[in-house]
Amino acid sequence: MERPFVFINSAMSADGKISSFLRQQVRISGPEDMGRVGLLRAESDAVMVGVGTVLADDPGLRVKSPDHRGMRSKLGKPEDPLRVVVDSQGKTPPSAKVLGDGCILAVSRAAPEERLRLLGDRCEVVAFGEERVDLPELLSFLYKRGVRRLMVEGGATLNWSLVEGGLVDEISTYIGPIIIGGARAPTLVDGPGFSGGYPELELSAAEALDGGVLLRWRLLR
Ligand SMILES: NC(=O)c1ccc[n+]([C@@H]2O[C@H](COP(=O)([O-])OP(=O)(O)OC[C@H]3O[C@@H](n4cnc5c(N)ncnc54)[C@H](O)[C@@H]3O)[C@@H](O)[C@H]2O)c1
Ligand SMILES: Nc1nc(=O)c(N)c(NC[C@H](O)[C@H](O)[C@H](O)COP(=O)(O)O)[nH]1
Repeated sequence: MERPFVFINSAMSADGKISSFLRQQVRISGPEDMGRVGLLRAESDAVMVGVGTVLADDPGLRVKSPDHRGMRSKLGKPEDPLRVVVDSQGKTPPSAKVLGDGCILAVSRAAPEERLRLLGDRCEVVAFGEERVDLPELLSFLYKRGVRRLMVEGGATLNWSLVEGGLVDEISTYIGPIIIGGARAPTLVDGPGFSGGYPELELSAAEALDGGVLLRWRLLR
């Protein structure tokens, strides 16, 4: 199957949490890391999140800096990368900031008709899989739409499904100088977890940033 290069970018606390036990957003990154996230978006053809992240954070997922916008237009790319939401049941609120032109809502064939009608006015809605979004099918669809570089901005459940499916090439984690705690607080990769055959990583970069550390890992097959 042909698919884009897939990388996860996430910020986590020193204890590995990406938000609090209330699933509310916690500002982990400082300005330098947020600038880096902006550049990563600008360099990507599409940015993807799970609906849990839309419900918790209401991200816009657009390129904000005029320099980054200029960089894209020089390369003949649209102002913003495509925005993709993985949302099997169509639970994204019609007021979500991510919606609008350039947004693809990936649903399953089990998504309720009335949700699809409501959301169909706000973005392109495409179904993959029966009960749950079939991620390999979605990635192959994005590849056919010209997406070669896909940035995944979480959350914990989508990260799990992608890693478990062997669909991730690289993971960048910014580890910030903060402790969030909580056995039920989301971590970088949640889901049921592995009990063997743990995916192995190779460290490709490490640098001090914003009082924390940025790590880049390559997934080994
Ligand atoms: N610190 C960070 O960098 C960062 C980044 C993003 C999100 N977050 C946090 O993560 C939390 C959200 O994570 P989450 O795990 O609740 O939600 P998520 O964003 O991972 O979305 C998961 C949902 O996507 C849907 N889905 C559809 N098909 C799927 C599939 N094949 N595999 C997996 N999911 C599929 C399901 O409804 C599932 O519940 C929030 O608290 C948010 O603040 C933190
Ligand atoms: N890199 C990063 N550092 C953090 O400290 C943090 N809490 C997030 N969380 C990811 C989350 O989904 C954010 O809400 C979007 O990065 C916001 O995206 P917008 O600015 O709305 O486009 N991401």
